[in-house]
Amino acid sequence: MDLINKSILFLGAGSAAEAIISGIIKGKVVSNNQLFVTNRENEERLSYLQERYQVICSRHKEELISKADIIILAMKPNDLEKSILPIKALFKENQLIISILAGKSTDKITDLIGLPIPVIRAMPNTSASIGYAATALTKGKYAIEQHMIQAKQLFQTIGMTTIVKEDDMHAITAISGSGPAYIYYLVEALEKAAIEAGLSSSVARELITQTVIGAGNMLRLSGEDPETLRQKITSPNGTTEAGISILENNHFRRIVMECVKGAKERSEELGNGQ
Ligand SMILES: NC(=O)C1=CN([C@@H]2O[C@H](COP(=O)(O)OP(=O)(O)OC[C@H]3O[C@@H](n4cnc5c(N)ncnc54)[C@H](OP(=O)(O)O)[C@@H]3O)[C@@H](O)[C@H]2O)C=CC1
Ligand SMILES: O=C(O)[C@@H]1CCC=N1
Repeated sequence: MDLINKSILFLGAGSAAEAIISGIIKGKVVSNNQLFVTNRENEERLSYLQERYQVICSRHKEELISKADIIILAMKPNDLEKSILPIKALFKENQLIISILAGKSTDKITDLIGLPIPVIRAMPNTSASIGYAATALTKGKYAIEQHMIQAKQLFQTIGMTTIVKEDDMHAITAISGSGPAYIYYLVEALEKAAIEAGLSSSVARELITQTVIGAGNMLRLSGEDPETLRQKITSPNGTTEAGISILENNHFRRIVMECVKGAKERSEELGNGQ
């Protein structure tokens, strides 16, 4: 079961779909004319995606679904039912459904479609657009190993993949699905602080971006854990110690724990249709 010659349909054309489409095209495993995209009503968005990525965009769901080997669900979790119910009769058991929706279980999707159709649940992130996604994958009850191999192949074109238990998906959504946003939020705060400390925004942006890239690569390539890496920077009575003591006094770790807990709970709520 190779991806070559497989037609892949995106039901949903928002930022997550675009990040994945962009990454898949750069990965060159699947060609543009194997990628179909549709959405609810936003024609302008489809025209943009068609022009930018040369993918096939259309509002004719019936035709697109009948041609698709793999259908990627990429609408908001709370739009799942409204999206699927009117078109459920179009799905076939030999198609593979891949859902990237936060919170929604594979059982929920199978039940909605009402067929013993294979479903793989994936949680990627927007770094997919440059081939740096971290994607967790889990299979539903009708998916077999071959479906997982296919999903893995697809998501490996946009970054790294890992296979997990479905129970872990809420936590993963809170960590690596939402994770890039936490990093960007930190960078926004660092930039603001840099400007307040007298740097120009361009110098601040350049230095902070490289600092984040450097730290990420150190985590991956140095073989050392984050605590050791941090300690190597923290000279006794130096600047880092002064900065980190303020993070500690303001309960930075506790705030991060609460952030992840809040995101995980929201994923659970979305799963329950809240
Ligand atoms: N953004 C992210 O970083 C990540 C998001 N996800 C998941 O991806 C999903 C999409 O998120 P995101 O891209 O941010 O959301 P967006 O709001 O950007 O996009 C949602 C898309 O779904 C479309 N849609 C709505 N109803 C239907 C329908 N009935 N049929 C087909 N398409 C429909 C919308 O179309 P229209 O504009 O016409 O209404 C829109 O294109 C979510 O479930 C989210 O949990 C997962 C990982 C990361
Ligand atoms: O914010 C969200 O709900 C989605 C899921 C993971 C990232 N974005």
